Amino acid sequence: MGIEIQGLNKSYGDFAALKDITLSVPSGGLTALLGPSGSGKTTLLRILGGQESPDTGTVQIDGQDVTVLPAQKRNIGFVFQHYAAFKHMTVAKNVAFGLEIRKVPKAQIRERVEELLSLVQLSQHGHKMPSQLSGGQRQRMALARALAIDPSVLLLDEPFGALDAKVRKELRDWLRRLHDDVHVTSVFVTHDQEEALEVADTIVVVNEGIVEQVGTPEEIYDHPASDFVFQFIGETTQLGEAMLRPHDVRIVPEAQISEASGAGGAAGVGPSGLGGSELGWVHSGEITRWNRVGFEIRLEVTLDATAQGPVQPTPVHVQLTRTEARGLGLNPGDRVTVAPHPDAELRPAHRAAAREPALVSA
Ligand SMILES: Nc1ncnc2c1ncn2[C@@H]1O[C@H](COP(=O)(O)OP(=O)(O)OP(=O)(O)O)[C@@H](O)[C@H]1O
Repeated sequence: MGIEIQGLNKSYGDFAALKDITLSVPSGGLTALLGPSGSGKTTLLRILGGQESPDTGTVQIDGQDVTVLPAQKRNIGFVFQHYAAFKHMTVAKNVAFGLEIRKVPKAQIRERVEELLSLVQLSQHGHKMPSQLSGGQRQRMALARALAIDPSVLLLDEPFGALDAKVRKELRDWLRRLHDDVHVTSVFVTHDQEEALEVADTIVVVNEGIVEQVGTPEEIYDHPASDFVFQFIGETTQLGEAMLRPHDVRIVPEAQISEASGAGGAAGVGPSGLGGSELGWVHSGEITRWNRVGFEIRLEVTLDATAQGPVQPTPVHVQLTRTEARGLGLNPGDRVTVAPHPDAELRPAHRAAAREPALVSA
């Protein structure tokens, strides 16, 4: 049944942190609350956890109205960015804590702790003190402790926020795999788009206290419901009057176009074959930056000035794989022609800050 949130409002003084939030969190899924700093993610998570109460609205967990139920009665596991471990207790004791205060029989506790330590790959570390663990291991211990009580919901607030990029990435993959095994309804807060896109089954994009969009990572990335979501999730660039994704810019060396035109304008190569659109029509320019990032090439193309002045003040960002760049025979400094891919999702650049969906077909 998951979590059902209805008409939630929360203000601090006259500042509205959450504005009429209605949301279903699917049972057994891994749901990301994603949004910029100050958008209300933590406030929403704290209301789910019972650390904060809403001004109006209700929260149901698995069909039970928990709006006024105290945190300790909600059967929720928590993992925070800075996990407050009991420093004087071993890792195993930390994991056992929730079970001991619930007076679970000792033999059962021992068995469950072993099972959990194995689940989070810390079986060899149960006897250690938390200070002897790495940051990543400590967050895994936190997760084992949160899962010990068999929670109906697991809430994670930027659980990997304090770790370095490599450990973060490892823990992300690990959380995804763990969740595939455990299937507890989980909600995690992040401001990291990549983290949400990689890990979550469902992403809830929050902005200025409202829900902008709920969807799978693919839906959110490929079909953003608002200009905010379009710009917040993934990179964008401007081409003429259009905003689009850098990998949706098609690029062809000018030399190839003139050759092709000389030979009678081979289909798909000439400017018309580039598939321009009303908004982002074909432009000429020069590759002024060339960066390799992993298997990708990220380019900047500075568009030619016209008699009326510069076409646009900022360079166009283009993203392609190394294989594509090689196939096109592109090199730094080349003169090129750029246009939107025919399937690209384009949005008018001047409306970038507007909230209403503004889909324009290419
Ligand atoms: N106890 C409080 N008193 C006053 N204002 C608060 C309080 N808690 C949160 N706020 C305000 O509510 C807004 C939302 O805060 P919240 O912590 O939910 O944002 P967030 O999206 O989690 O941001 P971050 O990613 O920076 O943690 C912020 O503007 C914050 O300053």
